[in-house]
Amino acid sequence: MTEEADVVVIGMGPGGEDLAGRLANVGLAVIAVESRLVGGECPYFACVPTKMMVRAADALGEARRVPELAGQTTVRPDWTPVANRIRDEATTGWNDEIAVRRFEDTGGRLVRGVGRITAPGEVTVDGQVFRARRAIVLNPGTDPVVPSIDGLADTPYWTNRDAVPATQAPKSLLVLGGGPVGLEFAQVFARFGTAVTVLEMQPRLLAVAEPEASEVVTAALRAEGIEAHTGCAVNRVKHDEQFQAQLETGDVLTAERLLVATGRRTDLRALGVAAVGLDEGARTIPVDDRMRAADGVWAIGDVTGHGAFTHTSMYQARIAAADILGQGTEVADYRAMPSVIFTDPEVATVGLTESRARQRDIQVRTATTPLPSSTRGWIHKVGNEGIIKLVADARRGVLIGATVVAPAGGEVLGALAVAVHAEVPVRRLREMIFAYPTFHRAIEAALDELDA
Ligand SMILES: Cc1cc2nc3c(=O)[nH]c(=O)nc-3n(C[C@H](O)[C@H](O)[C@H](O)COP(=O)(O)OP(=O)(O)OC[C@H]3O[C@@H](n4cnc5c(N)ncnc54)[C@H](O)[C@@H]3O)c2cc1C
Ligand SMILES: NC(=O)c1ccc[n+]([C@@H]2O[C@H](COP(=O)([O-])OP(=O)(O)OC[C@H]3O[C@@H](n4cnc5c(N)ncnc54)[C@H](O)[C@@H]3O)[C@@H](O)[C@H]2O)c1
Repeated sequence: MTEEADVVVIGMGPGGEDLAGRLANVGLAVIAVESRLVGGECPYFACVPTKMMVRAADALGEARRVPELAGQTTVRPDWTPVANRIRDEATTGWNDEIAVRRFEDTGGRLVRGVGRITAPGEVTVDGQVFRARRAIVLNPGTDPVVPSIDGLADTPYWTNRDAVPATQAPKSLLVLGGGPVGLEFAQVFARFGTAVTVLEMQPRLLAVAEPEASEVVTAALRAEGIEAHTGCAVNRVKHDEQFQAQLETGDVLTAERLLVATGRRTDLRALGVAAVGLDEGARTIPVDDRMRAADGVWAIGDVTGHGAFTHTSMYQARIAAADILGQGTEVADYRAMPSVIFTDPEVATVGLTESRARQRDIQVRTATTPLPSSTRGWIHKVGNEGIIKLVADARRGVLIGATVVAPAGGEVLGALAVAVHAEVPVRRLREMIFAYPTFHRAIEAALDELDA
């Protein structure tokens, strides 16, 4: 029997959940299809539990800084409170009952299973056909990429979905991939006593960040005892009692666990996008500035390729929901897309990096100021590593990008995100009063540098 609704949502990630609830709340008949957990990757295997890990690891990191500032401490890390907090507070035992109830209370209907577009306006879940009168919305998210390294597939490697539920910190860990996922986990486990080695194939860690940011973070991680190999290819992986990773150089590294953190992938073929004329071999679904992907089809979240962040997914959900309701006045504008990598120091970015700006033939001016020599950085002392880098469009006299590497760098970024978003003229920023002695006051030094 075919069932009809106004809107069928495939995938209840942060954006899908938000959009489905918004539309059901205003009286549309909404069917949401979810194959795993309502809420998606973020609350169960990504942002939320990993930031609980980071919070705990940062407490250990700060405690270890006490001898340089305030006397003596003895730090004996214990993973149990972290594992318990993730199980009980973050994920309620990887159970989505609360999220399901929240959605059903809006009047929406949840269907468990894998959804596939089988014709325009038609979604099939385990043989049951649903017709969407107004919209199909795709929010399928991504899965971890597992590189085709000889032997790897036959080993009990971890991805983020295994590392988050870990009940103890491993004795040793090889991390494949030096991007945000790899580095956040690397530092967390290292601070809990795990001997961590990061293997990154690009010439530097955080290869898409500003090189100055990579440099500071790499030095900070190495200073904590994390081994980082860059420009490094793994040829073969074996597992008996331990993991063994053979590098191109012939060296063999061993560890109790191996975490694959080499990026994310989509499977558009499985989603059946060809049925609505979309390229099923593509890596992302192209959308216009109202998230329209095809006639009667909207896509939101990681799958659109506009930044794999929860805030992207939720931003796009708001715009798509308004468009579906015919009330869309807002169009997507990604110029001031922020992101924060929660290492210590945090790496916070908004807008364009210098190299991205140059690729666009913008007349670029940049300025970089070191944080340790700012008043607050000097007072902070141990743990004060960082920089602020500004990227300006010299012709227009506005900032188009910024990177903050600092303790609480994500919070410092707020001011610069406003500047990029609202295109505040640089000369107007120069007239601001920056509170003394804050980390964000270093923005003033960077602006001075930009003027010089
Ligand atoms: C370890 C880690 C840490 C991260 N930390 C942060 C962070 O601190 N801040 C941040 O902003 N971002 C972070 N991210 C990224 C963030 O998790 C994602 O950007 C976010 O989850 C948004 O994804 P999404 O909305 O595209 O969908 P997802 O959250 O991936 O959810 C998609 C849902 O769709 C379901 N689904 C897929 N296909 C189908 C189908 N055919 N039928 C039915 N259901 C389907 C899936 O089961 C899933 O539940 C992190 C990612 C990782 C891996
Ligand atoms: N705090 C945050 O906002 C946050 C945190 C984690 C993840 N995320 C999001 O999740 C997405 C995925 O993150 P990620 O770190 O998995 O992916 P990524 O693509 O950002 O980084 C993966 C890294 O692995 C390297 N790599 C790939 N294959 C390799 C191999 N065979 N050997 C060694 N290195 C290899 C790549 O060169 C790259 O540097 C990111 O795009 C990010 O937006 C966000």
